[in-house]
Amino acid sequence: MAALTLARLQPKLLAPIELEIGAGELVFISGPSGAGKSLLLRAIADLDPSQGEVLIDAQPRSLIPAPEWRRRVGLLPAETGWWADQVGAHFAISPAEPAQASAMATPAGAVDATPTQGGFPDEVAQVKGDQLGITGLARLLARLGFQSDVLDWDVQRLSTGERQRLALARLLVNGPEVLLLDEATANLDPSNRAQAEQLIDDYRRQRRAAVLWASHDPDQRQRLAQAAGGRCFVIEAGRLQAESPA
Ligand SMILES: Nc1ncnc2c1ncn2[C@@H]1O[C@H](COP(=O)(O)OP(=O)(O)OP(=O)(O)O)[C@@H](O)[C@H]1O
Repeated sequence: MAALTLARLQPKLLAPIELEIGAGELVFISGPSGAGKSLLLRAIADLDPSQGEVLIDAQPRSLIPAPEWRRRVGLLPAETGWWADQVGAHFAISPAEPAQASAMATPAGAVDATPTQGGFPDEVAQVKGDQLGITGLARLLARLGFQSDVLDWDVQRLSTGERQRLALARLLVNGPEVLLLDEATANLDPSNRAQAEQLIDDYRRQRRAAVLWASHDPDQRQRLAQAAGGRCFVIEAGRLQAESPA
């Protein structure tokens, strides 16, 4: 579980921001295209320089090594990055398990896509450091509508929505304490969007992760914030302010 605090954080082009997101809290940000939503998320993730401080559970970012910070504070970018030819190469696999993706393929229907009681922790409980047991990964992929043979696929063939769902899986298997989501479901059809929303919600509640989510979709913001008791902010003229109810 982790809370996220922005203490006069000043990303490029934005006024300093004071914001506290509690452990397990969902906060949306919106704003017109070019308002600075991605800049804010990137500044929190320490991918762009910024002024001010960010704290995770009261620990200042400035005292945490950058790789550790980026593991604990996970960013799902709007445009996902892929650095290897095959999907499976982007997932860290436990050396105790077969390294080849094909060994992870399960017969059609063999993956239990039904969350167990308590759901998500079973999947992340398989994570050892940065490494993941096969069962957990297969179940996570199944919850996003994939069979395990997706790990054998060439990245080149992935549709935009497949990239988005696989990038979400890649983010969650690392077990970040805070989620920064940049248009996490923008390219998904309603059914896949609902699956992704449910997975994110399970993760937030069960891991007590602070979630900061940039979304252009007013219905999504209102629906999910209301269900989770979350808050909505908007960036306008370089300032973050509470979003007025529609
Ligand atoms: N490295 C940079 N240097 C200068 N300006 C930048 C840089 N990166 C982004 N910008 C500009 O900052 C502004 C905010 O960009 P940002 O990507 O945060 O917008 P956004 O709110 O996420 O928009 P969208 O909803 O279209 O994704 C844009 O005008 C963009 O062109």
